[in-house]
Amino acid sequence: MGEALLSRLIARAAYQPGEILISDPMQQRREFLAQQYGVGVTADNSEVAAATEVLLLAIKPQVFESVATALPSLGQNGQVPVILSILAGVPLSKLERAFPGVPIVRSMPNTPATVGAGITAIAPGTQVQPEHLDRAKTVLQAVGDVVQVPESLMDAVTGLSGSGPAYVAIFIEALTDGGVRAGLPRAIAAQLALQTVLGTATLIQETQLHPAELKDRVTSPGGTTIAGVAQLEKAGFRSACIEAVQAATERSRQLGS
Ligand SMILES: NC(=O)C1=CN([C@@H]2O[C@H](COP(=O)(O)OP(=O)(O)OC[C@H]3O[C@@H](n4cnc5c(N)ncnc54)[C@H](OP(=O)(O)O)[C@@H]3O)[C@@H](O)[C@H]2O)C=CC1
Ligand SMILES: O=C(O)[C@@H]1CCC=N1
Repeated sequence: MGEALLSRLIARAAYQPGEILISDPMQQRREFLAQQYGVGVTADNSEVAAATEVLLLAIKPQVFESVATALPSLGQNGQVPVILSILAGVPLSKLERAFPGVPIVRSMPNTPATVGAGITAIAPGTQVQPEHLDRAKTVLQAVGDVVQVPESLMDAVTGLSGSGPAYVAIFIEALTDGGVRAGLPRAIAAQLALQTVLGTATLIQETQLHPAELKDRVTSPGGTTIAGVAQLEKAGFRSACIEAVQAATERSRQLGS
């Protein structure tokens, strides 16, 4: 996810490569990132503590405690950066305990950020002033839309839009398989499935139609669509989507505790 943000930030010239320093423990990754994006790289997390504007935390929640404990205090050069955390589940209270007095914005982006079509929810911590929030938004708006939510909703955001690209990808893959089963060549089925999802999303976005209204417009009485819809309902598609978001939300809560 860190690379998804990085690639778009550079493509949009939100930051120059020379203004970005990335810490990663794997030499191969460091070499790749330096070569691909022209950014500075280091194996020493304490070097990023010298950040002046934004310190993006893009590690896994499971290693947060060990990484945070090993970091020296921030802002030794007199300028305290905003910490922008994308960690699933890790609450502001835990982040603020690890970095006392530092402005922290908890956020949940998603992978469409890579192509500028992301959506990120943010929740500011107790030390965050409007200019800190602006700095965090500058980063996140370069990769898509930004919405602000109360922190209590961040796990639900994680279950929906954070994890959602995986659900949608599975749906596209499954539609493709359906087409293949119905006799279509795979390449044509994949093109039809992808454009159906993309086109439907664009249609809903541009017309502001309620999804149920759009479904009704496609569904001719006694026709093909209602036969397909009936099968989706029988298989519990709607319920599976609801349960998927719920399970991911629960897992986000667990990761932060
Ligand atoms: N994937 C997604 O769609 C989304 C992920 N997130 C959040 O983003 C974060 C990263 O997830 P994701 O990108 O999927 O996972 P990855 O495993 O791909 O990324 C984790 C990164 O952290 C690096 N890393 C591991 N240990 C350390 C360390 N001690 N110090 C510095 N860097 C370290 C890894 O380096 P290396 O690989 O070289 O070991 C890797 O680059 C998580 O907190 C997740 O909750 C949020 C929104 C969406
Ligand atoms: O699967 C995960 O834990 C991360 C958080 C949201 C999307 N991917």
